[in-house]
Amino acid sequence: MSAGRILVVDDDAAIRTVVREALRREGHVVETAASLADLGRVIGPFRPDVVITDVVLPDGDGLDFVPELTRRHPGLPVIVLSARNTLATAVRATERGAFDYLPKPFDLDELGRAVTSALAGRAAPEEAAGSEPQELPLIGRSPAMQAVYRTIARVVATDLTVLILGESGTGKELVARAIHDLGPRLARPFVAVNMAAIPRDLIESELFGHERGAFTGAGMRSAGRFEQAHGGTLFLDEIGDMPVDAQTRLLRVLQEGEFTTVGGARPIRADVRVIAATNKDIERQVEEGRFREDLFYRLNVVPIRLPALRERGADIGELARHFLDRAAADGLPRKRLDEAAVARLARHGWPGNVRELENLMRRLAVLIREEVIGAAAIEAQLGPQAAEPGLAPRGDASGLAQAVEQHLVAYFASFGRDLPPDGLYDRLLAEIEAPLLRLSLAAARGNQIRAARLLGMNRNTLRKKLADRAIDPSAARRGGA
Ligand SMILES: Nc1ncnc2c1ncn2[C@@H]1O[C@H](COP(=O)(O)OP(=O)(O)OP(=O)(O)O)[C@@H](O)[C@H]1O
Repeated sequence: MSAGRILVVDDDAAIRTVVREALRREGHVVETAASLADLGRVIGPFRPDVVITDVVLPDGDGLDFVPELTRRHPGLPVIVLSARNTLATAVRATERGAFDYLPKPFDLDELGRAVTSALAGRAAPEEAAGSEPQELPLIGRSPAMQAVYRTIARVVATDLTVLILGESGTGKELVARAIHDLGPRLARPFVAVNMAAIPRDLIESELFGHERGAFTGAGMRSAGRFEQAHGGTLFLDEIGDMPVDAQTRLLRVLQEGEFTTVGGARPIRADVRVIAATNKDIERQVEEGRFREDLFYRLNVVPIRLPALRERGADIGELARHFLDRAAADGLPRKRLDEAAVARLARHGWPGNVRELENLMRRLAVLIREEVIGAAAIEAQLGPQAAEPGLAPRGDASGLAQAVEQHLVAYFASFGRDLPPDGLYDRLLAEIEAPLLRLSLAAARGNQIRAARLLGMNRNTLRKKLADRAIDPSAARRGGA
């Protein structure tokens, strides 16, 4: 490994010392600076090969200084360290032309590797002139997510094909959108297609469009998703569900950069950035011959593996609070979580990942009457009975019936050999009716006509029931149920 001259800029003396000693042990010559002014004084005489700088410095922003630094010292690689571990910082670092970005706390080995590749003169990431990126909806600062942010930051300015892998609900579509929104195609369309949701025999016409009369039922010419996404990004979700003949056609389009519509002859140029995603084990599908190996390699140019929520427990509190804020912004009652509640959330397995957490937070926002949600409320939702995997899959009312049945079993069991008090039927319906009305109203944002339709009852019946149960319908709109 080649040794170099490294200038470390950080206002924290402890960090300067740790980094200096670690790099000296690897044979580098190290100088340090505590501020931008210091950096300006030292850099001339020291002539570093690499600068490592913190972002927040007493006299300015180290990241904002990177373009100036590289203007004065062309080709000088700058490695940025930052404690603000958001996607926006990673992207800003790339945009300012930083050679690499390491979130704090960093690993000294990782820093050593970054210095080695900076010295080896590996091409720095492309510089993208651009405006300040907006803070993105990707929440979480765990190491696993930081690795994701760094990859996103590297690919936004390019047209490289990205393959996003991860369990259902881990945020694959959100990542695809972030890549689109941060890149030069922002002003052009982002078109998402879910391969699992299209009937097999319609996939090709859905993707590439068809000419008038191309097949039975093809009345008029129709533009496909590739055409709709022209100049923008095409997000192919659940790519593992694509039938093999459509895979062949997709591969050809990716290789040739043009396609023909079903029934058409004239090739159409495809100026589309493709991002694909799957929650399947696609490498296994390749091994089993269910997914074309050549297409896999063509899509897998830059893989992004999204961690399951259980692998990033450190993010759960921030995510949960974010979803409660969002629920409040949508007009649901504003709620907070206490620390014990967050600890209880962190112990859950989250088979449905971030989506499951988001749904739980929305549910709690309406179900819990107190302003602060405690561990007991979480336990009631995630407890041994509720946490049965697959108990209530999304939108499956039979799952709901099972959950209710389990509660009833527990209710009867709680009386031992005795029977519950008489009049159970009416009491039970009365118990269920109030939360059902409140939740439906909240889901319909306080719109009684919509809530009545959701419930499948007449609006006057709903109004009467609300009055009987003393439920204030405007509370769902105000968010103060
Ligand atoms: N890091 C994150 N920060 C904030 N919200 C997130 C994050 N990840 C996921 N979400 C939210 O979780 C939900 C599920 O995310 P998304 O639809 O992107 O998942 P997915 O992996 O594409 O799921 P599927 O495989 O089922 O299509 C969305 O509402 C999304 O906004």
